[in-house]
Amino acid sequence: MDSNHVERAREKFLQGDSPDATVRTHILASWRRSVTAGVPADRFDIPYDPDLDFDGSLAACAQPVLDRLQDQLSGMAVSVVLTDANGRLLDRRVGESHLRDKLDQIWFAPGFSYAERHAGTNGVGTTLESGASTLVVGAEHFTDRLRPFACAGSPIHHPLTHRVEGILDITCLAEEASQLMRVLASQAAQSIERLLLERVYAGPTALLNEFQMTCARSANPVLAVSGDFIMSNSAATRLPAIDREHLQQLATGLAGGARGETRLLLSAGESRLHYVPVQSGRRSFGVVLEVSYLKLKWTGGAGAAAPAHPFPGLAGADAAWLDACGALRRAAARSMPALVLGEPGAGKYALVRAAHREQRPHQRFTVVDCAPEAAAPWDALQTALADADGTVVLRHLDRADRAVVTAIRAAFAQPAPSRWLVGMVAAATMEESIPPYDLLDLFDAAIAVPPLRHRTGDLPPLVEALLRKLAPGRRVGCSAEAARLIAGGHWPGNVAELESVLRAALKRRPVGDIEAGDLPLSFVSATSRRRLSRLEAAECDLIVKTLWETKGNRVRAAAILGISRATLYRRMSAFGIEFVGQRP
Ligand SMILES: Nc1ncnc2c1ncn2[C@@H]1O[C@H](COP(=O)(O)OP(=O)(O)OP(=O)(O)O)[C@@H](O)[C@H]1O
Repeated sequence: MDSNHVERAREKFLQGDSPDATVRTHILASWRRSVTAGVPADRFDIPYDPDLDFDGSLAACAQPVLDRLQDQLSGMAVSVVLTDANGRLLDRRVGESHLRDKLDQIWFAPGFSYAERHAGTNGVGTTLESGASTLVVGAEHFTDRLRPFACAGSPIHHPLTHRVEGILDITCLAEEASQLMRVLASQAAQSIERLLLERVYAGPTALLNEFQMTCARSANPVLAVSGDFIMSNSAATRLPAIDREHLQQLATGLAGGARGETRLLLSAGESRLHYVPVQSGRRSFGVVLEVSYLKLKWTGGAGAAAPAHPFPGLAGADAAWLDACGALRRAAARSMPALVLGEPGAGKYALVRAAHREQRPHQRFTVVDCAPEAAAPWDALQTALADADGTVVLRHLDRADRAVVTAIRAAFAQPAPSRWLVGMVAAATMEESIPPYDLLDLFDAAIAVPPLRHRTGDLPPLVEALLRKLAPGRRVGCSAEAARLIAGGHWPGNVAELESVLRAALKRRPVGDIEAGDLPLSFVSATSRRRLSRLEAAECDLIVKTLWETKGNRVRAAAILGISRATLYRRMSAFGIEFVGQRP
């Protein structure tokens, strides 16, 4: 269209006259938006941000395309510009210095924003607003300062979400404008979209390649983990849920580092973990894990296990809990020496006792409490040895002192194939600092009992079972509000803590429905259920444990943790910990 017509139409529009039919509809719509946004036509004032992501994924993908265009346009009065999704310039290439000076004068340079609400109608901002390629020539620009130019913008879409990621813009002087600019801009935008797509698939492809290579040379369990995404070979699908969760958490800490090997204890025994972090460009994308077993071996093989079912009298149907039930049942039936691991109060003893009752009802059940304060571990040890086919439970093995460890080693030096030896460790993982580490060769299987906070779905049946046990024959239950508070608890003391909370509540309300006010609130109400990183989870657990030990005294807890009270409050609020301890 004749530029003089547009010039006159723009003058009329700026004086408030009715829209002129000679102006292209989308340009007129943009002028109106510019007026509504309060953009002055006679002044030019756009924001500058020096802290943009100039090296982000869009800029990185666009770089080869911009380099190529720069070569092709060398010596020509044309510039190519990349902006982010807010119209802020990330990169600018200019073919010739005269144009570069002119563009500098209108701040068409990295860091400045050409969003329509700042710069009025222009190839960048108007393309962002309309979502379609746009050519803006001379007087079609809303502000006076941009009238000497012509610019064609084309949106760059994310290949999967289809959201606009940025704009590719070609600019020259108005008298040299051509429709070809639009074609060129849109071809360049498509090339960038293709590179974005390659980048999106680069991570998964690299992870898949590493996974397939590992599976090809190994029959061991192999997992590829990237955030919440997991790929497993068939051996890994047979790992108990608790092991898979443990490995997934470990993977978070291993991604981004160097490849390597470490030892860890899984349900089937002490294991070696071989890990290969996978990169995508400069970003870490995930990690491939391969598990091989070392010292302890689950002779039945996890895959050979019958579907797990709970023990009579014990509540819970969570997969990890049922895995533990199944593993203990098999160990009891075959008199396989087993090490049972789990946080204090998680239900280790209850499980072992139930497995013995079900599988070995006619054998003697002897408990040797290895804690230093225990009355007479020596007597119990003698009793245990009297029977060659009894069940011997070494409780609190993690707290055994050197003398007890030596006595245990001597006592069980002679194999007794019909005896069922069970060691219990009140910890979620086996650390080398724990005394029974030296006794690991006594056991053939390790069984993990999951903490209560990892199986919150089991809370309702557990509450019901515990209420039945604590108030036999009485009609007792929980109100909806009390149940909600219980469901939100962190339960650092696990089932034992739940039991003591219900016991306290029953003192206040011996029959009927327990109300929220009856609960001693010796639990944590976690409002935030977001997934914590491994480090955060460890920090959260430490805070909860310390508060639990100090009965909710935050001054003492802060002192023990070596942090200020303000920091403790801040961390509690970040983790959604509302309360731990005894309410008055
Ligand atoms: N699934 C369950 N159903 C019903 N009651 C349970 C269940 N699990 C645990 N309990 C009860 O919770 C309490 C604590 O369990 P238990 O003593 O077995 O824990 P633990 O892991 O052996 O603790 P610690 O390591 O401190 O010795 C016991 O009274 C037990 O009967």
